[in-house]
Parts: sequence; C-alpha cells; structure tokens
Amino acid sequence: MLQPFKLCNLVLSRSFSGYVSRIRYLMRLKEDDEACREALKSGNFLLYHKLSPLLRKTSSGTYKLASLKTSDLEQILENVGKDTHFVNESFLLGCTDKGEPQFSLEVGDLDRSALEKECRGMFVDLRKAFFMLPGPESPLAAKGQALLRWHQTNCYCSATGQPTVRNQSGSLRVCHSSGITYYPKMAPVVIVLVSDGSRCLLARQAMFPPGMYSALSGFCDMGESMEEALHREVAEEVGLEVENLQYSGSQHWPFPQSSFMLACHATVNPDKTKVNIDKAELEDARWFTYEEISEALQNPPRDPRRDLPAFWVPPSYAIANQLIQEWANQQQLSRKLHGLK
Ligand SMILES: NC(=O)C1=CN([C@@H]2O[C@H](COP(=O)(O)OP(=O)(O)OC[C@H]3O[C@@H](n4cnc5c(N)ncnc54)[C@H](O)[C@@H]3O)[C@@H](O)[C@H]2O)C=CC1
Ligand SMILES: [Mg+2]
Repeated sequence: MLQPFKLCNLVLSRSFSGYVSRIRYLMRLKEDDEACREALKSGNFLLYHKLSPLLRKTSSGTYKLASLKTSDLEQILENVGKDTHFVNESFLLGCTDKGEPQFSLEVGDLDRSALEKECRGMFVDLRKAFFMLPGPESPLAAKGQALLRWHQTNCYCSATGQPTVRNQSGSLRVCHSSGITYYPKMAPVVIVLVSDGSRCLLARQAMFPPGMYSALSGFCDMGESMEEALHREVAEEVGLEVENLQYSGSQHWPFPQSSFMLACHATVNPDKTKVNIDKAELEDARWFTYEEISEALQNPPRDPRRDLPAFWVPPSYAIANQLIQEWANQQQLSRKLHGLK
C-alpha cells in the first residue's frame, strides 16, 4: 500500500500569503514577456560555464552559489568585452523569499578564467557542487542547469526541422512554422530501496565513482504506472520480486536530461534474497547491514574525486540518500524497541 502524499504538509508549512503572492508574480513573469524583461533589470543571476555553476568561497571556508545583481553582471560583461544586452538571454528560475526574481545565464562562450577572476568565484562541475553547496542551494543549481540544457537541446522543431523561438522567461519554445509549443520536460524515473527486514540492497553501475552504491533505479516505460515500473526494474536488474511498496518522496534530478525521481521503499521475502545481477546494467549489487549503512551516512566524502571511502552513498541532496537515511532511522527505532544497540 502506498503511503499518502506528503504534499499537504509542505504547502501548509509555508506562509500562505507570501507564498501565493510569489507564485502569482512568477506566473506573470513566465507568461508576460514585457514584465519578464522589466524583472531582468532587478534580477539575481546564477552563471554557468558550459553548464557548470559559479560558486564562491565564503569567509568561513564553505561554498555557496554566486548570485549576481543586474548592475554587477552588466559591469562584469563589459569588463570581459560582452554586450550588456546579453543579460536578456537569461532564463527565469524562480524568486527569492523577498520576491526578487532569479535567472540562470550560460556564459560558456566567454573566457572562463577571466570571468572567474571578475566574479571572484569558480565554475564547478554540478555533480561535484552537490557535495559542496549547503542543502537548499542544490535544487536551484540543478534547476538552473536543467533549464539551460533543455534550451540548448531544443533549438529545432522535431516535426519541421525549423528553429524554435523562446519566450522571454524561457518557460517554452515555439515553432512558428508548425505552431507546436515545446515545454521543458522531465523523464519519470523510479528509485527504490529494497529491504529484507534487517539489510538493504544497494547497487552500483560501472560509471559510478569508485565505492559509491545507490538504490535501484530505472526509467519508466511508456504506458507504465510507477508501481509497474518499480516491480519491473527490480526484477530486471537484480532478479527479485518486491512487495509492500511505500511512497517516500520525489525530486527533480538534472541528469542525464532531467529526470523526475519517484522514490519508494519496498521489501522482499527474507527467504528469497539471492540477487541475480543484470551485468549489462549493474557492476554489482549487494545487501548492506545497518552498521555499514550508519558508517557510510556518518562519513560522507567531501570531494567525490578524492579520498574516497571503500563504501559510500550519494550526497545528502540525492533522493537515494533520503531513502537510505529513512531506512537507517527505521532500523534504529526497531533496534531500540528490541533492546539492541
Ligand atoms: N537523485 C538520485 O538519488 C538518483 C538519481 N538517479 C538518476 O536516475 C536515472 C535513471 O537511472 P538508471 O538506473 O540509470 O536507469 P535504467 O536502469 O533505466 O538504465 C538506464 C538505461 O535506460 C535506457 N533509457 C530508457 N529510457 C531512457 C530515458 N528517458 N533517458 C535515458 N535513458 C533511458 C538507456 O538505455 C539507459 O542507458 C539516472 O540517469 C540517474 O541520473 C539514479 C539513482 C539515484
Ligand atoms: Mg537502473
């Protein structure tokens, strides 16, 4: 049985009037080109160089997304020899709690080191940035990259081959020849943490960084429900039949071309846990104990390219991490109830 969605809590916990007025403002900016052009004059801009976001080091040695005001961005563009009208090529991302509009801008055609010097920051690969940014900034960095990539790869109409034209906010592209409107897309993906009651099943693909294991995942096929996709993926990848699906949450994930992750827990019969790995998809899949999982959650790597532990799990922003954390919490609780450490 699926658990009830958690969306109601999410909405109720927000300040209603502030939230609604921000959403209505964004709706207007999305649809009204003139209003969006006006908003660009007092915007906050995230810069990306070939899809890598610009980060800045704080005085305490941590990192944050660099957010530039319009006037600062125009000055920087002038300093690197670019027309300030380039600002209009930004895409609308959202607005801050104070109601200030936020935009993303791809600056990959400009000199990277000159920009880094002007901006007092550095462009960092997004996967690496997820390990460096404070929690609430990762979704914004991901959305900024996803929107830029979608526009870069949807410049032509798939029916006519003619160029598509964006609106000012970047919420859509139109082919004036066929009349088709294209909207940014996400591909639905199921992700599931399978448990046998005392252990959980994690897997790794050959392309993962060394030592990283994650929950099982897979793209939904056309016509499939989330539940069908989940049963099929587990059967395909590890040859097991799951039961007791429990919905956990969802997230946008910017890779490979924007996925919409639907995350669940599931169980298998503890007498039927032998995995039969599809080697075309997975390099390895194995059962992990509570002790191994706790250790991995408590010692995340700081940089996914250096000083890697023998076994580690995706960063806290990834919904796989949320599933693993929830499983560990539930194990801890049941151990307490049974008087175990
Ligand atoms: N946020 C998170 O915590 C996690 C996110 N993910 C994301 O989920 C995605 C899917 O997981 P996988 O196990 O790799 O999927 P998967 O098990 O379906 O295998 C990927 C293969 O499926 C095929 N495929 C079918 N539909 C596709 C589509 N719309 N786009 C691309 N390939 C498609 C391709 O042949 C591809 O090589 C990954 O690309 C990854 O970015 C995966 C694990 C954790
Ligand atoms: Mg998979």
